[in-house]
Amino acid sequence: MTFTLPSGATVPVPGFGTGTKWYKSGDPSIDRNVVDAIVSGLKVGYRHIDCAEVYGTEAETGLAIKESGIPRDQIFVTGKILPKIANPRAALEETLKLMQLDYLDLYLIHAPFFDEKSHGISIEKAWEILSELKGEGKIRDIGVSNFSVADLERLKDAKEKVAVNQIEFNPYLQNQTPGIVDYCQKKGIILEAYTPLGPLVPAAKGGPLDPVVNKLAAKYGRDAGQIILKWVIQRGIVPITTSAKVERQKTNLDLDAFTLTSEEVKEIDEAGSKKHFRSYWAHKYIP
Ligand SMILES: NC(=O)C1=CN([C@@H]2O[C@H](COP(=O)(O)OP(=O)(O)OC[C@H]3O[C@@H](n4cnc5c(N)ncnc54)[C@H](O)[C@@H]3O)[C@@H](O)[C@H]2O)C=CC1
Ligand SMILES: O=CCc1c[nH]c2ccccc12
Repeated sequence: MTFTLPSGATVPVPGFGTGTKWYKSGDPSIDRNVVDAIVSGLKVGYRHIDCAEVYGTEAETGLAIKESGIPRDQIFVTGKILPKIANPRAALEETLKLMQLDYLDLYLIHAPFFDEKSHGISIEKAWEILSELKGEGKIRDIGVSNFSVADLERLKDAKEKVAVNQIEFNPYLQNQTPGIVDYCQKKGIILEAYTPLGPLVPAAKGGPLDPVVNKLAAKYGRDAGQIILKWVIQRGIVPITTSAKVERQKTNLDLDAFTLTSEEVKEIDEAGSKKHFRSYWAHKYIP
């Protein structure tokens, strides 16, 4: 399955995240462990790095890209803006400087939880400025993250189309907000799934998904993570995972040699629908 953006660029699947485990916002020192983990990810074959201003890992990401020796144009780099949304041009310049890059492949508004009052800018105005930056060639595609249908509707008449909406998505959270997957897929907005392996964390284990995933893992000779990631891809969504462990980096990437049947995809849909599990932003959304 390929995922093509309005610029014509293809999104490599899965993406390699630099948030969650390594979040160190406000600390400018270089974390060598993070650089090494990203270099390892690139060396085992990831070509899509997901970063954000708020993670504090932009410098590590840039350094890892340099150290990997992989040409810049072979790596798809995503950045995200927030909280420095009041001045998107300055935020992007800082991000590019920290990453030692002259363009981003994808730049996302990290969340819709801001307005004129809280951050000095509206979603519509921020989008207009991101569109200008895209026109100047500093960003290849622009998108959003954590947006609901109502948030996306605010941009429906904008000149630049929303290319991507990155949301939390897993079998226990098939609708981050009501109707979001159908809406994005009908409008041609590429969905990316963060925390796709949420059902495997101890807080979510023991639910109705486990027997289905374990059965399919045995059938295909794969692990539970691979089954869930393949399900995400077959639902037409780009998964993004994070791991410092080279073995897990490899297994999470090794998804091409098997395909779930449409009945198996449905079986995961149905088992997953019996439980709700969300890792992020629970206070912002109705369950
Ligand atoms: N746009 C947004 O608001 C957000 C974006 N992100 C991005 O998405 C990336 C991925 O997010 P994660 O939460 O790290 O997703 P993930 O799905 O890789 O990890 C979720 C949990 O599953 C565990 N795990 C991973 N592989 C496993 C396996 N094979 N078996 C058992 N457990 C496993 C991890 O240790 C982690 O606790 C982040 O690094 C960041 O780049 C993450 C959170 C929010
Ligand atoms: O990407 C991870 C979620 C996250 C953690 N802190 C912030 C601040 C602003 C937007 C998203 C996030």
